[in-house]
Amino acid sequence: MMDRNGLHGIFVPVVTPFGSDGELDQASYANYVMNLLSHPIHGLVINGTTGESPTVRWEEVEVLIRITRDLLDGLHRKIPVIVGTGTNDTASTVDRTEKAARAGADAVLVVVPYYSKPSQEGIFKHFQQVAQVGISVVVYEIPARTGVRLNINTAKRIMELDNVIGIKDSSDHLELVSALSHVGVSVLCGDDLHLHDKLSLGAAGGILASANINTERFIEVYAWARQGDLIKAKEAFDSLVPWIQKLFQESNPAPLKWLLKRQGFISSDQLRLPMSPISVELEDELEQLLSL
Ligand SMILES: O=C(O)C1=N[C@H](C(=O)O)C[C@H](O)C1
Repeated sequence: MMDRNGLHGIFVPVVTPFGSDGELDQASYANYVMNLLSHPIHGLVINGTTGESPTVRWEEVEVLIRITRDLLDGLHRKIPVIVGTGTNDTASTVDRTEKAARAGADAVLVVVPYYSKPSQEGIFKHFQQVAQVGISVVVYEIPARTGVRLNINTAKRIMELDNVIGIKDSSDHLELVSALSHVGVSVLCGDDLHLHDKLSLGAAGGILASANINTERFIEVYAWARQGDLIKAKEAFDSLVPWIQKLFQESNPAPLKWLLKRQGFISSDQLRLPMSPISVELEDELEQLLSL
């Protein structure tokens, strides 16, 4: 079980590699995660947005958890593994959360229920039921994808629930981090371009797709901010901005998968529909960035 103190630093949300047949590519996944673990990252997130959670089957998530656990055990490395279990159906989210706990997750990442547009009270009750499972819960606010926004008061109520240890804030505004980090809540930035802003306002770190690339530079940004040197943190962060912009120019994780394949970490940049490969224009722009 993780507690609030464990929820800090740079967490890398992993992609789910598929072969050209569209099936889970376990060998690529192991190779790619081994490389991530060569960096001093603070944690991993399986089956997040970057992991294409909408199209990954639960049995596949359990395979990813097992491979990740085996790699960590083999390296005698102890970093938290957070697993995405959120759906827009409370009962199925509770079921996945129970399964993730049994499969070896340290915490679960639970997205604000999307599509249905629940009331704030409905959102609160969703998290109340999930928190009763007993495993640590990280709330995931990403209004651009869910179509619903978590109000600050609702967020504060959810943060008071037993087992809720913090929030991943992928909103593109600063209100949530300002309101929550000042009352001792661990807020992880999930909106890569706002990393420096959110660290400056007290965020405890980030869950950042773009930290799959230039991983150590992201850790440097976090370390400077934690030491209170926001100028050094900004200098390091500025060098990451062109990468972040390109990685989000088309829907995450398509550009990231293309880059990971280009760098030899995974064997294919295959996505599952409706996600589709990046444009030829973006491929050229990424090649240019790689050549600098
Ligand atoms: O998978 C994640 O976790 C993240 N998802 C966000 C998104 O794809 O919109 C971005 C963030 O970097 C991490």
